[in-house]
Amino acid sequence: MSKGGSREGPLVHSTLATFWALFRYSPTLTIVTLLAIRFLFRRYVSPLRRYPGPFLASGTRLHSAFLTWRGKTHEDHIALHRKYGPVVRIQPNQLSFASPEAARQILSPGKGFHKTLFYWVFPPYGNPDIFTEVREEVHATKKRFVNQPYSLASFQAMTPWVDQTIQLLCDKLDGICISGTLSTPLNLGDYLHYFAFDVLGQVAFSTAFGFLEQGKDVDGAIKSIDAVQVYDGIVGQIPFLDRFLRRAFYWDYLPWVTPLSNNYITRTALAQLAKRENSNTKPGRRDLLSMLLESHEKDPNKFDKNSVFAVAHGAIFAGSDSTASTMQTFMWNILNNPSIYERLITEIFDAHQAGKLSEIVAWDESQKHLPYFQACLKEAMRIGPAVGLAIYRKVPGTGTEINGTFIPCGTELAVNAWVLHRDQDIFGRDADVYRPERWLAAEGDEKNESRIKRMDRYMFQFGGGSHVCIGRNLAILEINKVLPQLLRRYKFELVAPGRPMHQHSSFFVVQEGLEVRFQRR
Ligand code: HEM
Repeated sequence: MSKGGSREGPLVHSTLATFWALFRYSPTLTIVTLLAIRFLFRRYVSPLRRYPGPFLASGTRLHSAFLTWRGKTHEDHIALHRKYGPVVRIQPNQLSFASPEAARQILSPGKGFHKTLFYWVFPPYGNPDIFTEVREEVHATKKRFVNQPYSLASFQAMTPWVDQTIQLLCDKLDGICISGTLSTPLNLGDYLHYFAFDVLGQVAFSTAFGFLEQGKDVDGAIKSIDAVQVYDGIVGQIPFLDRFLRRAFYWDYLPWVTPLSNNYITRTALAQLAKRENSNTKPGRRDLLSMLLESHEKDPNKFDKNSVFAVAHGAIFAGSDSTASTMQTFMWNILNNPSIYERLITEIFDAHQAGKLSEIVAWDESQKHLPYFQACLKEAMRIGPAVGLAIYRKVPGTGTEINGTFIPCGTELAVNAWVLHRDQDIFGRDADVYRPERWLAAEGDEKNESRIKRMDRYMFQFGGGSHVCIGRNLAILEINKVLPQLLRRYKFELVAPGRPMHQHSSFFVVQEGLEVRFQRR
């Protein structure tokens, strides 16, 4: 033992003795003192101490848990960056970046920035899906098996089931509006939500969940998924707590808890899997589940049955609120801007009258013949991306340099698309405004074309790198079909123009209040 060591012995001993005496005198005071010391240590001794941010955030993760609980992180993170600058310390060991260039670096594949334990909190436990898997090598293996089922070609092959769901949505809306007059107020947001869920039911399990058919949130499934998401978002800020909460053996026995396995979506998915396992006949069509089962058969050890279920089931969770939120943002913004709405409707009708749109709009027709629609959609995904919380990665190895400064190994990095998409250098000085025209360039206008290419490079609505949204092909396909279809078929009016939707983000931005009156054109 060194000389220093021999002096430390009595010092440690007397410090412990002091704490023991204090503890015996007042346990509460001792715990408060220890927490205060821990707070001050994190705030002032950490290498991140030079970064600005809220006082509480620098010493405790309860601050970001509180912000997530409030459900306004999409606004709070913008406000934090406007107050403190491009890099903000939002947790003792976490920095948020506002620069789109920094975000590209953090998300780019092969640089070793892996997902943090935030994702570990999201179910299912024991067998994470593509989204929740935090072990990068395992994620890469699983992804090899799911790439083909998730390809654009696979989803295109499922177009008839998307069309069938669009038809069902239109039938429902037709039934609500009386011909020639505007309907009574309808929560269109709910119907877009039901649509997104039913498409996923068809695509993943060849079964509509019945939300549209029944015109309601069957068995409170959507509500309960949103509640699970609130838990994930908040506890994800302090992941170890999950061990004492949802992962604890007593959790499912608590009177106010409905086990996730009892959710209507999960029950339906399990029933479909059981049906496939118990019958020798394959379903008449190839859905996500059957393609994943084919992947499993190729290498049952590397991609087992539990993974098949986790991935197919995970698609519903990852793809429903996200797609619904994007469609709601689009509708709210175009309906709130009469000149944009007019221009969009004119474009759709011109294309329709020129015979360029099928009876149910095809996604490539929409891409080719509706450039203003594409601009409106892109702008909706820019101004109101569906993920309202940050996405998180960890600094690898010996540390890294971002934005010209060194960040130590193990630091968590956060990027929020709501912040990134308001960068005025990339998106223009009016980046806070919904203006689809920023995405348009006249033919041969090279200057504007390269400006648009640059904006495209810095869009993060689907994340980026090796974890870029794997379901984006499906989302883009269905949105490109259903929205022009609705706009061509109905005339919409907001019940309360200018009234913002209520937005709550614990991961996805869940929105309420897209109330419209509408009639058949
Ligand atoms: C407009 C709709 C959608 C948006 C805006 C969206 C957004 C995102 C974002 C931002 C990520 C990255 C999250 C992160 O890195 O932390 C992500 C990942 C993911 N999304 Fe989507 N998503 C959408 C639709 C879908 C759909 C329809 C599906 C499934 C069919 C899906 C499945 C997934 C999966 C599995 C991941 C994890 C990918 C990985 O980590 O490798 N998403 N999504």
